[in-house]
Amino acid sequence: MKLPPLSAILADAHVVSIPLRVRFRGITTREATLFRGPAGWAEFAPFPEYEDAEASAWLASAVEAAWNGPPPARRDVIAVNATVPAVSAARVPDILARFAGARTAKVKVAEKGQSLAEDVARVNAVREQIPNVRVDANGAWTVSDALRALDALLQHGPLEYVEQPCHTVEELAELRQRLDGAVRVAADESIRRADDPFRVVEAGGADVAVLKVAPLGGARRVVTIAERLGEAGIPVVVSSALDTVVGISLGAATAAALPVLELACGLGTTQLLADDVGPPMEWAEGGLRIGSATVDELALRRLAASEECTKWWRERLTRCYTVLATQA
Ligand SMILES: O=C(O)CCC(=O)C1=CC=C[C@@H](O)[C@@H]1C(=O)O
Ligand SMILES: [Mg+2]
Repeated sequence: MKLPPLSAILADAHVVSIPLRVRFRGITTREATLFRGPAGWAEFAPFPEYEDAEASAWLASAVEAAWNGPPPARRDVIAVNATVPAVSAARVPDILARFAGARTAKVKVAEKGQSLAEDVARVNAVREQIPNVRVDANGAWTVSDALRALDALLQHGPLEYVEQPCHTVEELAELRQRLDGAVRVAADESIRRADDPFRVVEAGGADVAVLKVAPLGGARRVVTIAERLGEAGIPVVVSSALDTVVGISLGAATAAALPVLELACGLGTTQLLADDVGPPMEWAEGGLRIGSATVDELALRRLAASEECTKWWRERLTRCYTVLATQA
């Protein structure tokens, strides 16, 4: 799409800093820039450590959403998984209470400083309430670690899939071969952080694809990627990047636009935030009803980031804009 002027993006940009209820992927607050275009609100929130080249895809996604809106919907409710951070087994009921009616749970495993026994205990505590469990190791295991951990986890029940068990595409392909169908392998980072989102599937490293809208450059690109993966027999899961309600509504709209959607999506993460920029999306018995997010001016003020943080995000957005303008 044609880029709007930078001044139009920055004119109504608000930087927020939202506390998390529980530590997740090593962070305890989520920072995001919200801005508004003719089609509504959008969110620019690449994780702080990402370089501008990678972060610019998140800006492309936000600009497309704010200026063009979401692609046409084919369904109005999206099944969503509960997301369980790497908490102790004792805290699991507390986390699951926020996902009433969810029929699938995704459990973080392989957290630095924790043991396999803790992973097994957490996954088993989840299984007591939600039998359909997937796990996400965020690439932390070697192939042999993964084989050992999955063997232990599978002793107590099945897994829907294991997400990004190892870091590289080559490791994922080797693991998948050695697992020989014992459990499906899903790719997340190997898609969203790769130059070529299809490489992991072509290399035999994935049975399932996790697609995140902002890192992949926007809703329309995700629909196109999902269509091609579907032709190759790979089901997709649309997942959040720990978004505010604005990013989640775009994720849900994207999932709603896919020709086929068989698996629950990872779009329940506003439950992990202690506050949000607007009212939550309607939770319909284990799923989200699609709809555009409204942003509350009072919340923008309540959650406003410090002056220094705001300056950092506006400069980052400006640099990412330059990356996109150079590509155009
Ligand atoms: O998939 C879900 O259930 C929620 C989203 C989620 O887990 C993630 C969101 C953002 C960053 C990631 O570390 C994490 C993931 O790896 O999938
Ligand atoms: Mg993941």
